[in-house]
Amino acid sequence: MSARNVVLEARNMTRRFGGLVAVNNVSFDVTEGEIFGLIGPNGAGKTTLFNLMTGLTPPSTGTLTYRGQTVTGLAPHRVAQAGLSRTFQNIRLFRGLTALENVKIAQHARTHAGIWQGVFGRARAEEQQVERRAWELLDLVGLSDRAGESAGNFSYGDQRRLEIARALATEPRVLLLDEPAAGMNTAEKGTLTAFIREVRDQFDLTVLVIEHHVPLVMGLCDRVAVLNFGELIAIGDPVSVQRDPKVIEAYLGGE
Ligand SMILES: Nc1ncnc2c1ncn2[C@@H]1O[C@H](COP(=O)(O)OP(=O)(O)OP(=O)(O)O)[C@@H](O)[C@H]1O
Repeated sequence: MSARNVVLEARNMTRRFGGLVAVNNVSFDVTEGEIFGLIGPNGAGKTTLFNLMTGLTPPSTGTLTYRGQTVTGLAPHRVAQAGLSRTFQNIRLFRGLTALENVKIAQHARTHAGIWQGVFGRARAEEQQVERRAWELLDLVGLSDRAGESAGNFSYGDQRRLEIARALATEPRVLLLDEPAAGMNTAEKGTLTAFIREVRDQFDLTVLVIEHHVPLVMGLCDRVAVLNFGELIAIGDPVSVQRDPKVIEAYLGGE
């Protein structure tokens, strides 16, 4: 892996909320093509760190660069255009729209079809391309036979898959998944590792994943970083991280 390029460099990232330091001076690198896990007890700062990385929350101090370009300070849609796309712990689909519509809307950021084109009609060729691509993405996540159903009717597992299809619609280079297994049943969790790897391989992605389900993280990730009270207390391969006394203490002491 050492021969591969570093694509993300987080440097001294800190976020304070009043007196609380939710993310405290966190630095790490992510290498092209790896699946990088982020774990830690409840309230450790994982989602805040994702929010800092994707422009939802500005850092108090620190920077994130993607292939040498500073992305901290950019608005979320600019971060997405730079190549970083994410899913959310609390699913953010348009529940009243169909699966197909949800994916098509997500592609707008990429096709530059703004509101006026939406009103007056996009170029037909572009519309066909958007439609075709949406079907391909639904097919990839195993939902093409339910393309016309409202997203709100889907199980948690299917909604999470649809969210991934939406995130892929912006043609990211880096995919950030916030608790993809949350709400999934055992069978859905069982297929998630293979699914995420397949998506990584097919789209040539780098993947960051926040996950509470430790066996899933350990089986999925090339490297794992552990946050506790906002601080990065360990980083490395899953086996050594799991054996790290600081990590054991954080989990046993915290939950
Ligand atoms: N907007 C905010 N305002 C104030 N405090 C916040 C805000 N967002 C997060 N926090 C606090 O920052 C800390 C880290 O929260 P965060 O949600 O990042 O943790 P987490 O590791 O993702 O937790 P979980 O595993 O429970 O989702 C918590 O104490 C939380 O209450």
